[in-house]
Amino acid sequence: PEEKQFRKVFQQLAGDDMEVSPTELKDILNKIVAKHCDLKTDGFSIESCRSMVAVMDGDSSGKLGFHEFKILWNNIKKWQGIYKKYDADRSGTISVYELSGALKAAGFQFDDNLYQLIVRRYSDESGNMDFDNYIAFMVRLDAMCRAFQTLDKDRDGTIQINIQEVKRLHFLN
Ligand SMILES: O=C(O)[C@@H](S)Cc1ccc(I)cc1
Ligand SMILES: [Ca+2]
Ligand SMILES: [Ca+2]
Ligand SMILES: [Ca+2]
Repeated sequence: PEEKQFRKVFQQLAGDDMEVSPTELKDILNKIVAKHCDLKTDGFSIESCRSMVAVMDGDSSGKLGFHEFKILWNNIKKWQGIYKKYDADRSGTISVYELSGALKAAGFQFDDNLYQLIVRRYSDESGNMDFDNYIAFMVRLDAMCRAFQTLDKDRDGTIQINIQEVKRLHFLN
């Protein structure tokens, strides 16, 4: 039932090529986020949607097929729940003080000086991260962690990586 419903939504969204392009992703995300007054955003940009498609595009089709989209969608639903839960002051954004709790809840640990870098890269001058920036960050963070796990075959927490793989990771973002 749930899957059937979801497939119908996907079909509407994907159009006749049955794949979701960055533009189609941008349109659906902005349409839905507009209905959530507790998720502040200046809008998902085409650039961040291109980046999200690139990291989720397992078969390099340049767009998101049903399964690629489903994984992204479920992740966004999970991460929006965390965003709302940790937006303690209901500002609609995640402040420096709310960020560590939200990231821990999403399964990511950072030492303090790294939080400074994250805030500088994804938050505004008052240190507040809006929803689209948060999602763009979580998608990339999750992709990097998955890439690391794939490369860390013996799961000893270290990886051997050559320049080709570095390029792939870099350009995949
Ligand atoms: O599915 C929904 O509309 C809610 S429950 C979760 C959600 C909220 C915001 C976005 I953008 C995407 C999904
Ligand atoms: Ca694809
Ligand atoms: Ca807040
Ligand atoms: Ca933004």
